[in-house]
Amino acid sequence: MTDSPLPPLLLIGCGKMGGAMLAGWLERGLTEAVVVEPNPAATAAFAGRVTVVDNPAAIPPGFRPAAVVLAIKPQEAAATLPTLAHLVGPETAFLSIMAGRNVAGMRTALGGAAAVIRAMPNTPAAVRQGFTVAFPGPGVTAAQRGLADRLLSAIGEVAWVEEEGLIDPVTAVSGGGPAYVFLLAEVLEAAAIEQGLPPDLARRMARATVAGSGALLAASPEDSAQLRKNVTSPKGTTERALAVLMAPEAWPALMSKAIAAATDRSRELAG
Ligand SMILES: NC(=O)C1=CN([C@@H]2O[C@H](COP(=O)(O)OP(=O)(O)OC[C@H]3O[C@@H](n4cnc5c(N)ncnc54)[C@H](OP(=O)(O)O)[C@@H]3O)[C@@H](O)[C@H]2O)C=CC1
Ligand SMILES: O=C(O)[C@@H]1CCC=N1
Repeated sequence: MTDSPLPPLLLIGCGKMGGAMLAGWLERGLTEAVVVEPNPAATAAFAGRVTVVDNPAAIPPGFRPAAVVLAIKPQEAAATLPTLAHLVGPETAFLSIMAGRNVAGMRTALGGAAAVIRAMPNTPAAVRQGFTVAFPGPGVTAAQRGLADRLLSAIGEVAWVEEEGLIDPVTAVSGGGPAYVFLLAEVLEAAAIEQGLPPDLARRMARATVAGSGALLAASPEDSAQLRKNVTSPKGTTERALAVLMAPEAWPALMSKAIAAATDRSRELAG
């Protein structure tokens, strides 16, 4: 069975995440979209394929999207959402990927009755390997949830939760997670240089090691702990490194503290 074509969409904010999602939807056959984005460089790659306007007042009158996707920074929400209130209606779902902003706050800013889905994707969306967790707010119909699922599936895997509070730790773990992995590549490269390896080789090694390990993790049925054990020869070199990294005050404690800090920040951005 083939999917029906994607319905008309309105994208608010076409930066790193909005642009990655739009590219995924165009690959899935999106034919009608209006994009609100003040920065012309951000939409250059989509020229001729979507209608671009630089502010909500310029959205073509009469344009009735099936979904309005909110991909602006959380700090822009208070000023921008009220300008979209005229689009609220039974035919239109709002899909937000803004960190922290909660459904109740968005509904209030939109005038009270909007069907709002709150989702948290991540940047591997740019290569269609993202992971998104979504929460359906009050009044979201099965069809609107189905549309959101299709839109988010265009950029990777999707999971749904029925408790909105879970989106805050999701934001900390998978939303921000790619940054921690890229930091690993950075510090691995720096440590390699410290041990005398040429910078170019250090860079290639660090990138390939992180990327190759991710590909192995994705392809293997084994869990991550077993894949780690597969590298760790008894009385070998990796064992020495892991004794440092896995000390209780090292990575286990640091990661727990980091995720708690990011979760708290997501809660602070509520409203
Ligand atoms: N980056 C990430 O890893 C993730 C981000 N998110 C969430 O996605 C959202 C966007 O993040 P990200 O893509 O990184 O940010 P970006 O800054 O890359 O994108 C936001 C875009 O929106 C534009 N913009 C600013 N004001 C408006 C407005 N009023 N109307 C329309 N567009 C506007 C910005 O233009 P200009 O640059 O000129 O201000 C920019 O191009 C955030 O809410 C973030 O929390 C969610 C998951 C992961
Ligand atoms: O750092 C942030 O706030 C956003 C949300 C998750 C990833 N980037």
